[in-house]
Amino acid sequence: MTEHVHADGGRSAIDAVRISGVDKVFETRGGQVAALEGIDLTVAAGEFVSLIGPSGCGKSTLMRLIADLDQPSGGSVSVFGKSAKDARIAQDYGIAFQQAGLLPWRTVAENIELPLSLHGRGKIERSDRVAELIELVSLGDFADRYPDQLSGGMQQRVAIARALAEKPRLLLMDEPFGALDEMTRERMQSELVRICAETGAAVVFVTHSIPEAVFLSDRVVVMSPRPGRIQQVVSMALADDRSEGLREQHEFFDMITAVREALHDGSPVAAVRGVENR
Ligand SMILES: Nc1ncnc2c1ncn2[C@@H]1O[C@H](COP(=O)(O)OP(=O)(O)OP(=O)(O)O)[C@@H](O)[C@H]1O
Repeated sequence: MTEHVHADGGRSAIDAVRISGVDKVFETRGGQVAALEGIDLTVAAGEFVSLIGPSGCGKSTLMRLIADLDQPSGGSVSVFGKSAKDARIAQDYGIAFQQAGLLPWRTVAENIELPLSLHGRGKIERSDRVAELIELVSLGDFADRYPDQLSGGMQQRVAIARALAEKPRLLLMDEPFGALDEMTRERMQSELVRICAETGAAVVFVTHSIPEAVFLSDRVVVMSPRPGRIQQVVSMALADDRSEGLREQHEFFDMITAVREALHDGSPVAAVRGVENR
């Protein structure tokens, strides 16, 4: 079992995610599609890592492999030292993916409550936690509504609250804020920073937004066009305190430039398809 030594006095913890030599080839009617090639990536406990890269470079595929929703063609994936399958069965992480994936016959409150019920939490604990989470995602007036009565962005907020319900040690988030308006998006980013600081959760986060990746991450993993490979890993030389003021500071813009240049393999050129500069 691999251990990661932390800066905090040498305390070690099991890595949240370990991806070694992972390839993924899809068999399609038109032949083979090489989606990922030779991916090596370790996410330490408590670390926030974003994946960014052009459309189709395999970001979602990599997330699906970590979540055991698909299997690699080669290499291995482990989550907290377990196989991806065992970690899924043990529900070691919370998931918030692009499609909110809510159960249409359950209300907002009942959707958020689901992981708590599955883990056998008591009734009072469940209702307290659901109330807290609904407040967190500002859906207080919508607790008894059904998903089809909500906007896409509101559905996404329900999915995020559900992912956070059990205060997981790991969150897998695939463009969770993509459907939100800019103000809500920035507020949710700050909430996520706060939640991670409070719970010590590790996060693997897919985004198309460079500033979002920079604001949230300890490291940004820049992927190359298909077949997806890791082109560069950029460590965010920023203060741990990710308060709103950071968005105005020159270090923030320096990091945005560093990630943008990594996407262009060192040359400061125009936009990459599928990556936003905002
Ligand atoms: N089930 C599948 N069958 C065949 N090909 C697939 C399958 N899933 C993904 N692919 C292909 O694998 C490649 C990577 O897809 P993936 O969705 O992981 O990219 P992505 O980086 O998340 O893209 P985007 O940024 O547009 O969401 C693409 O070429 C896609 O067409």
